[in-house]
Amino acid sequence: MKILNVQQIREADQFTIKNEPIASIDLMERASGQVVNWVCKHFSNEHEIIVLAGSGNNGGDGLAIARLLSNQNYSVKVVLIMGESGSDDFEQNLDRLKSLKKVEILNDFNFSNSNNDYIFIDAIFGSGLSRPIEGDIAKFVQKVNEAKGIKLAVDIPSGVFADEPSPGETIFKSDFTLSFQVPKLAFMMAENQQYVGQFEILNIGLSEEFINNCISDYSIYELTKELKLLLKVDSIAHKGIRGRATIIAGGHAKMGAVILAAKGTLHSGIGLLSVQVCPLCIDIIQNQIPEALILEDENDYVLGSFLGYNKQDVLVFGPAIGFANKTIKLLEEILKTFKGQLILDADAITILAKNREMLELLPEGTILTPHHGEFKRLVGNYSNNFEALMQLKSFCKHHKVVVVLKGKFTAVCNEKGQVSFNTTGNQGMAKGGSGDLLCGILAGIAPRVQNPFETAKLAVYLHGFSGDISLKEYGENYMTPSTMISNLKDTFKKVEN
Ligand SMILES: NC(=O)C1=CN([C@@H]2O[C@H](COP(=O)(O)OP(=O)(O)OC[C@H]3O[C@@H](n4cnc5c(N)ncnc54)[C@H](OP(=O)(O)O)[C@@H]3O)[C@@H](O)[C@H]2O)[C@@H](O)CC1
Ligand SMILES: Nc1ncnc2c1ncn2[C@@H]1O[C@H](COP(=O)(O)OP(=O)(O)O)[C@@H](O)[C@H]1O
Ligand SMILES: [K+]
Repeated sequence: MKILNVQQIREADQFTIKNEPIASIDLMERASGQVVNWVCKHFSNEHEIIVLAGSGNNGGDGLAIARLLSNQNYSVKVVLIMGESGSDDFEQNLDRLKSLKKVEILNDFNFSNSNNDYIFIDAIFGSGLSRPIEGDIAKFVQKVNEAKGIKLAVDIPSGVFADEPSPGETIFKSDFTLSFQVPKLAFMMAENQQYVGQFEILNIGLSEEFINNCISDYSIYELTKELKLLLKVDSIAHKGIRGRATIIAGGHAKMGAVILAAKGTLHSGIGLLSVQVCPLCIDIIQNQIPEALILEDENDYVLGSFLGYNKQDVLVFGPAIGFANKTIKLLEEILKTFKGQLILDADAITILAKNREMLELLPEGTILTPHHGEFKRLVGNYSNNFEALMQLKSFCKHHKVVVVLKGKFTAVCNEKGQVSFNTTGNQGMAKGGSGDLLCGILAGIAPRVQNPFETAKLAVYLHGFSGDISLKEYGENYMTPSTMISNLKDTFKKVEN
């Protein structure tokens, strides 16, 4: 699903009005109708509806929504935040609402009586927001934020800028944001979560032709039939064609990371899995993962032996591996010689950040999987996710690599600076070991997907999906990377069918 900027959305709007053709007021009616359908589906008419309307087209939507909900027998009040004059479609909808004579139109609202059954619909500002909210409007928004009730934003929460950081101190805090046609980039920024809540994209019939022709670096990942087919195992398959993966991670007393990654790889369909281990740790792997072949390192406590990996399709290097000189040398050797798909995580990323000349050795198409702390070591500090995004794009373009920047809405970026956001996954995954499992899944599917960007997007999706199943089954506290491994079963079943 493509993410478009405000300018592109306006153009799509105008194109649709001209070419469908449809009058602007009727497009507003269609958009408002979709919001009303959503509300009717999710909330009964026992809820009291308070529509907060600005004077632009977002306010116009609000007034149409008020009328349509009233027609569905909801009790509705409208608060005109900025008076009675506004955009043409706003004024026309105000006339329609007044002639309905069923909806009380107020200039202010007494919040003291509000309770949890109230639904506040924010139609104050939409994509036309041009500056932070201040003065009386800010005071009003603060009162709504403090009031009891369900909060719902039309198109975008008032005060959130769609394409850039939102500098204002006062921003509407929604439980749900019902956005028109395409998601906004701001929804993908973790700092906006508190305002956006859960977002839903409503199809309002803007021209698909126009949207398909829009150029955008940003999209939300969606599983397609073609992607599912990539994971299909041929009925005459043998282990060789399902790929060979080696995991080089952990070290003495740090075997957890290896085990989680290795299980992830095995359960994601790899044909042959090898694990490089210190001699003292061989028993642990053989007990835990009997399927794994052992590559014995000659060092007792750290991993540092170059064992030649030329038969391997994919190599994971880094989780909990530490920073011993021998380990750094091993990574250097691998960067210089390995021809398959390389996946670098955790300590490998920190090694690159501290030994910057090694960054120039990164083979094209390497997948790096930093969380924000690790990514900042690579590119320097940033203060919001929009800045992080710019750094992400320039890093990937410069080094011709794929970076998986992990967090809420993990961003996967390729060497062209195209960014795909993932929407599976949840807060229960914020536990040590989640990232190790992701490395494992990446390695498990890479040989069959055969393209680093597609591999990364799909692995992140599957990882989050198993996290979502774990959340349902075990809850956000109990779930662990290990429960996610067992839930890979349902994840793959779902994808396979
Ligand atoms: N595109 C589509 O496909 C469709 C779009 N639709 C709807 O249209 C919405 C966009 O409408 P819109 O362009 O009229 O902008 P909107 O946000 O309502 O208000 C702008 C007004 O507010 C003012 N203003 C701005 N910031 C301010 C501030 N901080 N404090 C005070 N004032 C401020 C600004 O003033 P100005 O910046 O010009 O000084 C201007 O007067 C969109 O979100 C969606 O809901 C649907 O109906 C159908 C299909
Ligand atoms: N709040 C969250 N919502 C969604 N996904 C999350 C959240 N917190 C963490 N995750 C996911 O969990 C994983 C954590 O990875 P990482 O920090 O590397 O863990 P570790 O190194 O301890 O294994 C990432 O894939 C990240 O996207
Ligand atoms: K709004």
